Amino acid sequence: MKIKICGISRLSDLPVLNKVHPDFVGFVFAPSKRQVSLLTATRLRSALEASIPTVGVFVEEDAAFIKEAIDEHIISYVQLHGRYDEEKIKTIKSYGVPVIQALPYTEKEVETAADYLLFDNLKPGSGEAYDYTQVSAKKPFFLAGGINISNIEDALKTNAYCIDVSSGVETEGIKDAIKIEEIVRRVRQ
Ligand SMILES: O=C(O)c1ccccc1NCC(=O)[C@H](O)[C@H](O)COP(=O)(O)O
Repeated sequence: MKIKICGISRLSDLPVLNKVHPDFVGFVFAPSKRQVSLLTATRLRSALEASIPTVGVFVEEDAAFIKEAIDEHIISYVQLHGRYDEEKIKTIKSYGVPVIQALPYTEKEVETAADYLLFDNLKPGSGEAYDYTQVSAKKPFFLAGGINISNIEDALKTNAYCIDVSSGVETEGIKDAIKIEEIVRRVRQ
């Protein structure tokens, strides 16, 4: 199973990421305590090892803004939260990147042009856990929402393509290098 570390916003988080090499790193462009600007994300992308793919996280963002982040080579995957919009998914795919459609875990798998689904908490990025074992889908999916080292075993029992962690690798709202290293190693055991 793969692992994505989401909500990276500080250059000081990069040494541990370059060391443990998660499968994906996420930048949140939506309003959030983890929100980054295009300029900050450009700096983070430059300091991150080139072979680690970056995911841009957006909530009902204009396609033009998303295209800018792709064209500037800041992100190579697009994660869409909020209202489901098939036309927008097709438009973003035409920019040449895979699209991840986020859904609340309470929803059933949808027919979608997106390449991946992402099942999340009702409040994305809140760190609140739920029963991961009830989630399954035919399409490859990311599993997100309150995953941490204490409940990772349940997440690993699912058929998720990738585990997605943000709050669970933070201490007092700041990314914690020890927690990042610990959870990446556990997923790869
Ligand atoms: O992380 C945020 O603050 C956020 C805000 C708005 C939309 C999406 C957001 N995060 C998306 C993610 O991929 C998170 O990593 C995922 O929801 C898991 O978060 P957590 O429950 O904190 O582990």
